[in-house]
Amino acid sequence: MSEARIRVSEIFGPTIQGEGILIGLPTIFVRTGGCDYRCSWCDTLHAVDSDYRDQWQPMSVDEIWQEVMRLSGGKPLTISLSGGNPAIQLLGPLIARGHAEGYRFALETQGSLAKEWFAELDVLVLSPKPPSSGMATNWAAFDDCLRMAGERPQIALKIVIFDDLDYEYAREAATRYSHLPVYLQPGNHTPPPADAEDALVDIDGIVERMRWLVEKVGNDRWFEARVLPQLHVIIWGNRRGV
Ligand SMILES: C[S@@+](CC[C@H](N)C(=O)[O-])C[C@H]1O[C@@H](n2cnc3c(N)ncnc32)[C@H](O)[C@@H]1O
Ligand SMILES: Nc1nc2[nH]cc(C(=O)O)c2c(=O)[nH]1
Ligand code: SF4
Ligand SMILES: [Mg+2]
Repeated sequence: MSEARIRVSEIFGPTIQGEGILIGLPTIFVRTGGCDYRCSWCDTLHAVDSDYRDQWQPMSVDEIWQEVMRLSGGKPLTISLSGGNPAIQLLGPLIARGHAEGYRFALETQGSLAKEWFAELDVLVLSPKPPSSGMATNWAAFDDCLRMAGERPQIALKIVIFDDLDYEYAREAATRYSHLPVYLQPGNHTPPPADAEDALVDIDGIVERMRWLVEKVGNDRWFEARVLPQLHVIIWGNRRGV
């Protein structure tokens, strides 16, 4: 039987993790192609829009691993599996391969699809989508993700905020999952179009939203929340592959 292949949009790094619980940590990204969502403000459309599917390469675990080894020089580090929705793919064998060589795996997903291999992860970042995305959250599917993950992975919520409604959504999610750390991320209202390698970004606008968010969290005495911008966007703007 031929080995299952993984649809890969891009593999890049080492860079630093720019978001959430692992922010600042040297990381290699394996970005898969395809998503069951289509958020209005998605900043990674080249891995979502099916018009770009001919750029998503079906790769074997061996091929992906060869590239990870080349980029990391064979020294173990954290690999972030992102997308698109990486939960669409069969990533268990890739995780097993990396673990055997001392690498760690984090997964970024919106929590719409639960997979058994979540239990093998080191870090699971669940990023449910607020109203401004135009997507509706299936909380039963989200609960399945937590169930599948079990005890091994560290789990965190990361919620993008554009406006008051998004903020209220985040408050409710944090109440529902009060045992999980929550990271609030100001939305980038100037995400790149799918065909742009490096589109202009309105950093001042993002920083303004960041200030608004910090103030709101303080006023509400929401002292468990962590508020973080997308560090890679501040450093490199909308550039791809960083
Ligand atoms: C591109 S997504 C890929 C993984 C998965 N589909 C998800 O949404 O969690 C990675 C992270 O980027 C966030 N993101 C996407 N577009 C954004 C934007 N315009 N501003 C801020 N964060 C954004 C998502 O919410 C998610 O937390
Ligand atoms: N540096 C960096 N950090 C990130 N954190 C989440 C990312 C993603 O697109 O999933 C991302 C990304 O694309 N680059
Ligand atoms: S779920 Fe993630 S990858 Fe999919 S459209 Fe939304 S932000 Fe983009
Ligand atoms: Mg990104």
